[in-house]
Amino acid sequence: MASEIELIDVTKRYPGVAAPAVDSVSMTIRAGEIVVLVGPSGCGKTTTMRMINRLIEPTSGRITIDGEDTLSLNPDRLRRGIGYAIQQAGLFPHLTVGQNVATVPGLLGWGRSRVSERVDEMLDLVGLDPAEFRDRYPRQLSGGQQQRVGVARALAADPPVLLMDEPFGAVDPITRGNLQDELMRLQAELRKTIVFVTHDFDEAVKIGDRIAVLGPQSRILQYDTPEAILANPADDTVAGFVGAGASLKQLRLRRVREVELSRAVTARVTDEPAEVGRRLVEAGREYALLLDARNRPVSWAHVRHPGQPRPVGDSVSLQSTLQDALEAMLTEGGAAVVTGARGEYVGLVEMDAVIGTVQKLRGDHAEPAS
Ligand SMILES: Nc1ncnc2c1ncn2[C@@H]1O[C@H](COP(=O)(O)OP(=O)(O)OP(=O)(O)O)[C@@H](O)[C@H]1O
Repeated sequence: MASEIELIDVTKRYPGVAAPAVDSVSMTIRAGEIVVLVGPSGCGKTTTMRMINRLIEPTSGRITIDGEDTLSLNPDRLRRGIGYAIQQAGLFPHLTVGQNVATVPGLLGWGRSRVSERVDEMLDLVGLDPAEFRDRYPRQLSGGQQQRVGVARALAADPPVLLMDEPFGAVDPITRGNLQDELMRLQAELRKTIVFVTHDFDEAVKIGDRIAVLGPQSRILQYDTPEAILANPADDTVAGFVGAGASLKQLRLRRVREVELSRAVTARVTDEPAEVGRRLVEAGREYALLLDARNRPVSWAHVRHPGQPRPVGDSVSLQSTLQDALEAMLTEGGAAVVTGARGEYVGLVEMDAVIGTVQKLRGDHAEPAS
């Protein structure tokens, strides 16, 4: 279950501050999408997000969830229907992990056994063994584990909308990457409407279905898919935010299964080297890929010295990103070998396919001729 959120001319003025913190923002957040609000510090991301669950009251404008005006709802009821996860998890330190996760279901009056089942289900969902973690206190967890509990708590009452304010901001880069992967895995299953605030553009590209790049006072500089923003930033400010290496970043968004694979000349590791050499000459190719009896790639044989094959190093799968494929090409010094679920050879990714993909993305998102 997911909901559409609409912001209509939303403005927030803090008392005693002349300029509005958020100035007349309008945007539609589609049901079931992750929308990332990204922008420099102080531009109004948190203020914009918190107006959705009315932790901050808008000064003017309207916010609707599935067409219903949030200002017409009781704020406590509204907040119980919206999951909220923040940096450093914001767990109650004097409550156990289980009690933390049970907070909203408890407020909603769920029965004890239903709550207890739900707590275990949620801990499982975020990769924490309930038996081990349920009765611990937040201080007995690592930062990444606390963050997972924070997500479990936000999801406990199965809200259609989830607000996440820099939820992975306080953990090391590797844990952060894992938490991002897990959020994407969860979302593939749950399909919530998620509004996610970060100042890290790479995080936005990785997890966002759509990114809103915000300028001062939450002015929307560009609101589009990561692909479109990388291929065609709306202006110099957005381009600056995208940063160097936009084309390389695009390669992270594309999978090997999306490009046309090329075919290697193949032979068995047991084939006579001279025969392999002859086949290469006939095919006008330099290298043959030698496969074992189960079709798994083993080594590369060169046309001039087929008897001294070089082992295949990195290979990639159909699910790998084109960035992984490029990395494999650079280490292998040529095409990247693609293997299937059982490690069998399925094809090659060559440089031309990678270049072609980036060019196509540029073309797809080019400004229409005026
Ligand atoms: N309670 C408040 N009273 C007055 N001004 C505030 C208040 N809260 C925030 N502001 C101001 O409103 C602006 C937007 O703040 P907000 O926290 O929404 O930005 P942000 O983009 O989330 O920043 P960051 O990335 O640093 O968290 C800032 O200039 C901030 O100083």
